[in-house]
Amino acid sequence: MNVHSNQPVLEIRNLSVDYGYDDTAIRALRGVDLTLHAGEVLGLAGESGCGKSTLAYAATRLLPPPGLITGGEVVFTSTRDDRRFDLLRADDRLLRASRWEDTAIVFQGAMNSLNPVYRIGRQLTDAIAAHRPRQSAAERTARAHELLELVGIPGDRLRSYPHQLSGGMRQRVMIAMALALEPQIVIMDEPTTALDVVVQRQIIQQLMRLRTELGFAVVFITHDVSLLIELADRIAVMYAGQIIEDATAVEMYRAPRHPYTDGLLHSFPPLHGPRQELGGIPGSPPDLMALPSGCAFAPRCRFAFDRCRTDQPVLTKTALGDEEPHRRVACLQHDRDVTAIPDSLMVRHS
Ligand SMILES: Nc1ncnc2c1ncn2[C@@H]1O[C@H](COP(=O)(O)OP(=O)(O)OP(=O)(O)O)[C@@H](O)[C@H]1O
Repeated sequence: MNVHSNQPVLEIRNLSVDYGYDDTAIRALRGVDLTLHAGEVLGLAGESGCGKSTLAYAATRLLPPPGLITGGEVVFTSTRDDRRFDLLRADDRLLRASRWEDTAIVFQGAMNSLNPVYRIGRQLTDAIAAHRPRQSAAERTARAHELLELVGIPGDRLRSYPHQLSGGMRQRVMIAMALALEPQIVIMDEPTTALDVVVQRQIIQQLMRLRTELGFAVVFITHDVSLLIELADRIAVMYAGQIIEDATAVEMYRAPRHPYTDGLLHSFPPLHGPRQELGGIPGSPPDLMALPSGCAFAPRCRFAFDRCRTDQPVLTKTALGDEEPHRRVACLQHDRDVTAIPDSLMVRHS
């Protein structure tokens, strides 16, 4: 890990998304700021419904109706040439050219999106042909063969139909397809949740090997923070449509700063070490149509004090500032101007 540079490849700024209009709109994303660096593995975590998929779809302009991007920008900066543009303002031609070439997504349940009536080889070569029209059929087949082997499937499986492959193999085919054009960013939305744990682990390990070999950046979306602690360089935690903590995986593991992150970490069994009772987080996420004033997590937070119920915390450096320069957190407990530090979580976890 930590093979990434400091060069931003995707800068999401103040991104907001509603589902629906007017007073009935669901505020699914509220001013999200997030930067993905070249070659980095960025984990996106949070309970169901906090906006992880919405963020991935909005940032790639694949958000289906009634989703509506109401503000923000998503700037892609190529690490291979001098292209730099805002995806939200790109025209169709630019978007089509950029999709798969610059950014590829493996969706939730992607393995079921293979066409059952075509052989795997045809589906891979068709995907390549759409972007590499000048390549010969033989070159495309050779590339499809190479891609299958890259994800651990024997090349002669090009002749198989999807139903002749296991779920794990079909998901590997989808990963091969995502890598076909050597994108700079691969977004994985719960890529392996439908598979059994052993297969999940094999696929993820392989993906991480490929990432080291090929150097693409990964956004990995999952409920499972323990998994992210293992494989991500950095983790962003979402709650009610906002990023509430953004830190390196090591920092997050050693000392989660936001009480929600702390709860999430204790909602999953540790992968190693002795068994322990899971704490979890009491209550459930707020209704996105009727968000509480102040911090959206306050009603569930055992550390909440009066100002948490009136003031919205801003995602910013913690009071420890320079000691953890890569961390940002949205919690008044960590705001030097608001709280006396000695009583805060900071001390509890440091
Ligand atoms: N098509 C839609 N119409 C209305 N609301 C939607 C739609 N899709 C998502 N939402 C709402 O937007 C919010 C964010 O959903 P999203 O799927 O992005 O969350 P998520 O964190 O990815 O959840 P999961 O882990 O379950 O996939 C949720 O409250 C959800 O109910």
